[in-house]
Amino acid sequence: MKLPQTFETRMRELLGEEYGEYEKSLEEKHNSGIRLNTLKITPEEFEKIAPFGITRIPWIKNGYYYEQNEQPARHPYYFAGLYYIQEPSAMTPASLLPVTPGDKVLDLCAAPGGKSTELGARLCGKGVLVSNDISNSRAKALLKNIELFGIRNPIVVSEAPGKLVDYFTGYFDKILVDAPCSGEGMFRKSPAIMKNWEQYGVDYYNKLQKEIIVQAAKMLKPGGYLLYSTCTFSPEENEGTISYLLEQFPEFQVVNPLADSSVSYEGFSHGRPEWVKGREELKNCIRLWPHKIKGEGHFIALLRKGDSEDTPRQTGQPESYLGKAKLTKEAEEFLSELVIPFKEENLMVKEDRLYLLPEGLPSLKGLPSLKGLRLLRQGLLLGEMKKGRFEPSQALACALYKGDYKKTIDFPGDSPQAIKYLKCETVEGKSSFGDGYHLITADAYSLGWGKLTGTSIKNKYLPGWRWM
Ligand SMILES: C[S@@+](CC[C@H](N)C(=O)[O-])C[C@H]1O[C@@H](n2cnc3c(N)ncnc32)[C@H](O)[C@@H]1O
Repeated sequence: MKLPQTFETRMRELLGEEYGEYEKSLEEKHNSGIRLNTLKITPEEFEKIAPFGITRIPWIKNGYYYEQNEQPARHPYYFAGLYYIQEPSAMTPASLLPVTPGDKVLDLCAAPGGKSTELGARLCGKGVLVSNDISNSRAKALLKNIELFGIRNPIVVSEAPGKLVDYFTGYFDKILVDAPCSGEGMFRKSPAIMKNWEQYGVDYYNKLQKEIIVQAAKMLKPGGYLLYSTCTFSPEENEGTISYLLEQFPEFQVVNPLADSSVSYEGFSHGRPEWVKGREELKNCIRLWPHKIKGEGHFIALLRKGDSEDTPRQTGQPESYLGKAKLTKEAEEFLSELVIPFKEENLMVKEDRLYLLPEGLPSLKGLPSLKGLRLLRQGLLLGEMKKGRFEPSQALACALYKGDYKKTIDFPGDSPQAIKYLKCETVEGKSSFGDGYHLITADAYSLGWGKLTGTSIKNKYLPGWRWM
């Protein structure tokens, strides 16, 4: 592979004797993987039904390699949100942020959602996941992936990090910053990235990374964890950014993220403080190299915030988001059949759309509490109240996990009917519940809604998501 000359010279200097192995690895095939959605399926369950050949990724509990001739995006299980297609080393950052259900989590550079979907799955619907990306178009792809995964407690926003600080100072328990970077770890998978590298270079991204990480630091609670990651190798963008953060915020400490000994971390390398004349604690950072693991390469730093002077904002919750809006009779009937546990005071109506909000949102600027932010989604969209009827949303269908809803019409996962349904065509089906809305499932995993009349199912699958 022909590398940019300045990059090659630099890597030779940095890697010394190891450079030959690194260079050789670039001639090998890149690795492809899927990461399971643990909200919907366990690794043991998936291994029994996997429709293509998979092998476990040693350091990711719910991650698998698949062969490059497979097409995992062309199976109803993909449309059921059972897995996310992701480069194996890119699975590592979210797996090493110690998220527990109930946490308030921020993913600051989140699109298209490769890390947010895992963080959301680990929250198990409890707490809040705020997923942000400065690019509005990329944030739309992020929203789709969050909804497809069936995450019940999301806020999806598209803002500059500095603006979020006005709302969320000292608010989050855990923050992930998967920073924009020069992408040196992507050269093998997408050689076109080399052009971008030559055009912008390391310094452009490093400046951006420093700006972003400083804003992230302000939004973290004392005692909270911040995970910083990139898919590049340059010392400036990695240990360099972390050194900068440690200088600006002395209350931060770099900690060792590999506390979980049940997973094999063979092939992981430590951070290189000597490359930036930085502190010894930078050794706790992790470097993934394509010549040491079956993955493209990544950098990861986990930091803990100690005590600080920041005063967290008041994070009370308004009594009821419903305000003066009333639920229609049809919406009430539909909600009475839902198994999702929720409190009525967390329901919100906006322009006839009904949302279920995560608990514990900051109440800062009156109702709705996040007014002024470019929000793509606030909570789980349940459906729309139209004259005389309630239309459940695609997001709600995805957030109903196996066995969660009674009125279903199930097709075998590999059947033509499942694919016809996903192509938005009319399909035939039967139900003991009579006519009306049914959840259409593939091997009991939800795909979307259909309205049954006799034996004909009117297709309610979201047209923009259809199988092409
Ligand atoms: C490495 S990508 C994120 C990938 C994502 N975490 C995933 O796993 O799917 C970096 C993202 O940062 C976003 N970005 C660039 N500048 C930003 C900024 N100043 N604030 C927030 N996000 C930014 C880009 O739009 C891009 O989507």
